[in-house]
Amino acid sequence: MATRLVGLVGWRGMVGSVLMDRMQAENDFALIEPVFFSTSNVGGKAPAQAKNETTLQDGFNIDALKRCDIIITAQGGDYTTEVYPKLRAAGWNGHWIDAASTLRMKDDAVIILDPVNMPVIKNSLAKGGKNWIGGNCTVSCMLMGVGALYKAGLVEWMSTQTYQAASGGGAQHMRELLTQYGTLNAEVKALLDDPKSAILEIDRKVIAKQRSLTEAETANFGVPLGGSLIPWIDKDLGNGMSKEEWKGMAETNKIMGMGEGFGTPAVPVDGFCVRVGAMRCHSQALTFKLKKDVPLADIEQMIANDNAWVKYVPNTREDTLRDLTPVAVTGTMTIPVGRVRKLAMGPEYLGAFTIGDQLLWGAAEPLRRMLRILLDA
Ligand SMILES: NC(=O)C1=CN([C@@H]2O[C@H](COP(=O)(O)OP(=O)(O)OC[C@H]3O[C@@H](n4cnc5c(N)ncnc54)[C@H](OP(=O)(O)O)[C@@H]3O)[C@@H](O)[C@H]2O)C=CC1
Ligand SMILES: N[C@@H](CC(=O)OP(=O)(O)O)C(=O)O
Repeated sequence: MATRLVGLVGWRGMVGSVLMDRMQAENDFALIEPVFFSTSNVGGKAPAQAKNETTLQDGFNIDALKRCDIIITAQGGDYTTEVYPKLRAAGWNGHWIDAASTLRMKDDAVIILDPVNMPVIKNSLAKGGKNWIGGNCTVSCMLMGVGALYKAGLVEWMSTQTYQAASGGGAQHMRELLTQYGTLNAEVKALLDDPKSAILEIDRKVIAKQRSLTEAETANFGVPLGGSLIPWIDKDLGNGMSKEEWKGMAETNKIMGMGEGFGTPAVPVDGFCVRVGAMRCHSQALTFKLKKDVPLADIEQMIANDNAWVKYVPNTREDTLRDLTPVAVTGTMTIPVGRVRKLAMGPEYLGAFTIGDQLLWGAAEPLRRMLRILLDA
């Protein structure tokens, strides 16, 4: 088969850069003829991975996009909204792989997370599916960790309490968080340097500074995040739920091929999504009501053996501190699952804690793996 022309849009953004790194590391470029697109530097020089197509093409030029067999975009939802319908209307019949949420819940789109839902992907491929959309980062990281329990049909319901990193908002949010940390540190540096200074004096100065941060210093998050947290992520749906919380149930069920559209009852998933001052790892505490009492040792085996990236962390203080923190996980493909134990509510109630790098499994990795699936098909 001729080498496939693969258009890359959004390759220099934060998600796109992680995607490029992973594609490079896995030698994906050897298998494709990449065409790099830009929305700001048309005609500029394509990155080093370019082969024959060394000039940046216009990301809004439908004719240029139409040449591609496959398009991978991490350019964002506004771009998808503007370009995707025009491209299909122009008769393009290629594969669209997208990090943005825009098309996720469309009937003709599959949410891609192949270590978890390969059967759903294969089924759609066999029926001529062309739209492959990366899942919400929180949901994807969660299912990479505990998908085994869903695959086994054991989950009656699940509640999530998330601890989501600044990177989920984008690069500017990460910068804002670090700037706030720096501002707070500078405010009390002299007192910190003096071991005899009063901690309550330090605390008073920190809260006064947090409360007086300027609009510019909180432009992205809206309120201080450094030394605080924000229990609301994404839009207000007007029914007491944030959109990030809504995605938990909607996307988990769609990824697993359950619920409306699949002819099976949906598994209820609900909880609270909270932004914390971590950089790029989303963490979450999970409470499961299982359909039956399964011995803990069996649950451990199921989770540990589910895929090559999940890492079962024994429920000890030492193991938890070493392996189950955002600092330990950042930049790795590992999805640790720990703190697994039966809860006081009864033998069907299970607790677990899991973490994932939201730019890797949460965004970039499922996209490049879908490319490989298409190239192998
Ligand atoms: N951030 C996240 O955690 C997640 C994001 N996503 C999706 O991915 C999309 C992209 O997110 P993200 O990568 O964070 O967005 P970025 O803002 O980092 O990048 C998006 C685009 O902005 C343009 N851009 C403008 N200035 C710069 C600059 N200084 N450096 C790099 N790029 C620049 C680039 O387009 P050009 O080269 O054409 O100028 C780039 O492709 C999101 O909108 C979302 O839909 C999905 C999952 C998680
Ligand atoms: N909403 C996520 C990031 C994200 O991009 O989500 P989605 O892909 O569902 O829009 C967060 O803020 O942590």
